[in-house]
Amino acid sequence: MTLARRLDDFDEDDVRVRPGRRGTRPRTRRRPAHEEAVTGLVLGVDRGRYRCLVGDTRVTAMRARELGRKSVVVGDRVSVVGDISGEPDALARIVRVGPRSSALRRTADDTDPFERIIVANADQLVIVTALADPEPRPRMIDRCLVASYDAGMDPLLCLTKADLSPPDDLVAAYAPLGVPYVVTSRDGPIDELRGRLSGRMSVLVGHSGVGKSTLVNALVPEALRAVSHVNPVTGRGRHTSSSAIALELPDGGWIIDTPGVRSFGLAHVAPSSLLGAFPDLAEGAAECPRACTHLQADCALDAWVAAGHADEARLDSLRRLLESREGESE
Ligand SMILES: Nc1nc2c(ncn2[C@@H]2O[C@H](COP(=O)(O)OP(=O)(O)OP(=O)(O)O)[C@@H](O)[C@H]2O)c(=O)[nH]1
Ligand SMILES: [Zn+2]
Repeated sequence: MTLARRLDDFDEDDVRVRPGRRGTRPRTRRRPAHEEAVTGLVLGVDRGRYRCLVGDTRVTAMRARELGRKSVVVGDRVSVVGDISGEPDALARIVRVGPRSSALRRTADDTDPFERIIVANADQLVIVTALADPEPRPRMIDRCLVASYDAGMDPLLCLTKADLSPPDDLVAAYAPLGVPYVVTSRDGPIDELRGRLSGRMSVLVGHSGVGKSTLVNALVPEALRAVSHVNPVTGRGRHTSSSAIALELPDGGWIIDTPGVRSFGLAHVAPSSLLGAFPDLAEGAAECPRACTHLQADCALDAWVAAGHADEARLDSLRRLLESREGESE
């Protein structure tokens, strides 16, 4: 466990306040109403400090003790009290976390055995894949698709480096899933991508070298400094931070860059939740044995497809995604 990780995990809640002498306090503390609280959007998290956008002001906040063990992540809508001046030393407090419309989990790893939510409330997952250099990794794409369906986010394939290799094969492979895609190339236009991102909150994921930073720089010109020098959210160099960061798009909307996030936690994803992304198959699954994995021999979906109710390629895709949940992440 690295020091950075430990500092990350250390927050207000770890400071246990000793209870007063018996009888001096009511057993149940009354939660303050915080009527003066204002709403903020969490843009970045760094060592127990939360960068929040409150109105037009960027405010640094810490967790209030009353949050208990509830996590606060990038994309969360939070209630903030205290010093929201945005002055360099000002520190506000997050007293409430709003309900989440979506939650993206990263995978458990050696340093942390728990799958943790890394981004909340995003509505689109942009899977950045190079068409060459590095070669596309279909398994990685499949896992990202599962993560997006499970998180309640729309997937978007962003195929980069089309100047090196044509997109046709990859596009054909994902056609049965109906996943929307955009194609980019060196110094080519990114208007289509811009259009897809406009007004939405999108998370960008991709392996090292696929051109994610290049895209982020093109989309958010101010981020250029962020990548090569200092991160505007954390104030530190990019390499020292592996947490997600929200960047505002000039035309409205947000992109959330996830440096260091290589894969997603999929162990909790039930077949039924994935089936939700396949409405044409979901009805046929009513005939399946109880707790069907849809990978087993007596799965009713084969008959459903044989009867012409759905396309075989769709069932193949569903099964490929179900299988991609298994095993190690890449
Ligand atoms: N030919 C070609 N090269 C590209 C394209 N986009 C990015 N590159 C190059 O690919 C390399 C990697 O790009 P980055 O933007 O740093 O990739 P990244 O995904 O952010 O990688 P990390 O920073 O390691 O996470 C750089 O040399 C880019 O110049 C493209 O569309 N075509
Ligand atoms: Zn089944």
